Amino acid sequence: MSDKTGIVITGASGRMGQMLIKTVLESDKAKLVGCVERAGHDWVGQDIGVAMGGAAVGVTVTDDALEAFSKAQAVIDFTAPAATIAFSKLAAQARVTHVIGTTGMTENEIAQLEPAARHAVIVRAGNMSLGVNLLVQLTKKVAAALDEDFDIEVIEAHHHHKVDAPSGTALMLGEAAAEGRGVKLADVRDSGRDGITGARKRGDIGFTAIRGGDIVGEHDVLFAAAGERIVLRHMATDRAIFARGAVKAALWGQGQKPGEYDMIDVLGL
Ligand SMILES: NC(=O)C1=CN([C@@H]2O[C@H](COP(=O)(O)OP(=O)(O)OC[C@H]3O[C@@H](n4cnc5c(N)ncnc54)[C@H](O)[C@@H]3O)[C@@H](O)[C@H]2O)C=CC1
Ligand SMILES: O=C(O)C1=N[C@H](C(=O)O)C[C@H](O)C1
Repeated sequence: MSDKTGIVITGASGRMGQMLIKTVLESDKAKLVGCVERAGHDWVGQDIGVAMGGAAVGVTVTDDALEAFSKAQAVIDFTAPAATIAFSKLAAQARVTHVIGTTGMTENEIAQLEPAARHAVIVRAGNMSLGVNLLVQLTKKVAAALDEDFDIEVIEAHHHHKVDAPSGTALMLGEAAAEGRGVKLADVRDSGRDGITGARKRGDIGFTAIRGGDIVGEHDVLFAAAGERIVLRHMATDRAIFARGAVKAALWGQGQKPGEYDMIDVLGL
C-alpha cells in the first residue's frame, strides 16, 4: 500500500486545476485520487489524463464531490467562492484537509468557512507561493518602519480572464501594510479611483488593478514619499509556483488540529 497522501483536485479543467493535477501526478509524496468538476461539464465521466490531452491516468472526473473527498486525505480547491463554501462543508464531513486558493471571497463568505474549520484543517491563502508570502512579511516590516509621509499603493497585474479585483494577493499585501502601520485595512482602503476623486488622503492604502493578456500575476508594493520611493515587487511567470505551495499545504495539513491556517503557518515564515 502506498504511503502517499491522497489528493482530490476541484475545478479540474481550470487553469489552476490542470496545473495542480500535473504537480500532484509528478509528486513523490502525493497521489491523485480524485478530480471534481461542476455538474454538466464536458469533462465529467472522462479520464482526467485523456481530458487534458494525454494518456489515461486512471482517475475519472466526477461531479460527486463528497464521494471523491471520502477517498482522500486532502482537497485542493481553486474554484469560485460559492463552490468553495460548499466544498468546505463536504471536506469537514469527510474530515479531510481543505486547501483553498480561491480568491474574491467577501468577509461574509470567509466567515461561512468557520463551522467547517471546527472539524477539519483549512489552509487558505490568496497566494500560495513562497515568494509572495515572504513579500507579505517584508511589507509588514517596511510599513512598520515608515510613517505616513510614505503613501502606500499596491499595484497588481493579471491576465484578462481574472474576475476579481483587487487580487487576493494584493489584499494580503494591503493587510500586511495595514498591520505594520497598526491600522485596520477597512479604515484606510482606497480602491477603484475614477473621476474627480480629490487628493490622496494621508494614511490611505491604495489599490490599482491592471488586467491584460496572459499575465500570470505581478504585484508591487509602492512606498512613495517626497523625494524618494521604495518598491517591493513579486513577479510570477509560471502557475507551478502556486500549485507547489498548495501541495505543500495539503501535506502539511496532515496531523494538524482542525482550524484555519494560512501559508505563513505552512512555510513557517
Ligand atoms: N491562491 C493562489 O495561489 C492562487 C489563486 N488563484 C485563484 O484560483 C481561482 C481559480 O483560478 P483559475 O484556475 O485561473 O480559474 P478558472 O476559471 O480557469 O478555473 C476555475 C474552475 O473551477 C470550476 N468550478 C467552478 N465552480 C465549480 C463547482 N461548483 N464544482 C466544481 N468545479 C467548479 C470551473 O468549472 C473551472 O474549471 C481564482 O479565484 C483565482 O484567483 C489562482 C492562482 C493562484
Ligand atoms: O487569478 C489568478 O490568476 C491569480 N490569483 C491570485 C490572486 O488573486 O492574487 C494569485 C495569483 O496572483 C494569480
